[in-house]
Amino acid sequence: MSAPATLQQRLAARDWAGFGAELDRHGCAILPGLLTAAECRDLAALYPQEGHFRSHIHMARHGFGQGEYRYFSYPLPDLVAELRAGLYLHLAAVANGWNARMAIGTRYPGTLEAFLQQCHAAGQTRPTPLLLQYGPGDFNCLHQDLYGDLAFPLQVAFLLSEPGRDFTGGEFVLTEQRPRMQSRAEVVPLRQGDAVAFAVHHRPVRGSRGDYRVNMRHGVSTLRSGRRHTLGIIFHDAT
Ligand SMILES: O=C(O)CCC(=O)C(=O)O
Ligand SMILES: [Fe+2]
Repeated sequence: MSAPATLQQRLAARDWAGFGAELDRHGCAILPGLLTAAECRDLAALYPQEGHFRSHIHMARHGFGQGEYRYFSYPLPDLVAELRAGLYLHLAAVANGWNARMAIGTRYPGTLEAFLQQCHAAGQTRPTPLLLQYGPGDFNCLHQDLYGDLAFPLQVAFLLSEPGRDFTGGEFVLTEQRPRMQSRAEVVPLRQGDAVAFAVHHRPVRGSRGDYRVNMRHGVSTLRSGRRHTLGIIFHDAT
């Protein structure tokens, strides 16, 4: 058997133009099977190892939902750091295209390292990648992961558990609030190892009179049974 592809090879093999077009059309796009089942298991197994994390949030205490999550501390585990830097390379062009269409002046540098230097200079120094854990009855309220003035407009979530086998319910949900119109919901069907990229806050939508801006939120519907883990990759650091 040939050696499994490295993460760099797996990322390089993707159709990034098609992915960018999907993000432009829908505000979200799936990267199927980016992580192996073993990588998903290994990442989820980090959850109880407190040494990897800077903080532990119980969502119910903050009115965020029910369930818990932990923000990684620096240095990030190798796989998390590689995913964050590797995905950024491909998402920066989409982010810059969105800002141009929304008449927002900010442009993002070509590498995560350069973007994080900007965050750190602005006082946003705390790492934001996180692991989430849900049990029966848990859910994640619709929200936006903004942690300061600097915000990269896209983020990525990886489903680490297998629907149907490890848990039921617990669907990833996006809503889109359109100006002077009612909101639209989208359920994103994910399998273990899939990633979904989506808008953190705003995205441009093409209308008959040019682009307009919609307000996006994401969350997770109630888990009916089992246990669900997710890896969240947010590119901006937090104050
Ligand atoms: O558990 C999920 O699928 C949602 C995770 C989330 O809110 C995030 O990655 O920012
Ligand atoms: Fe989130």
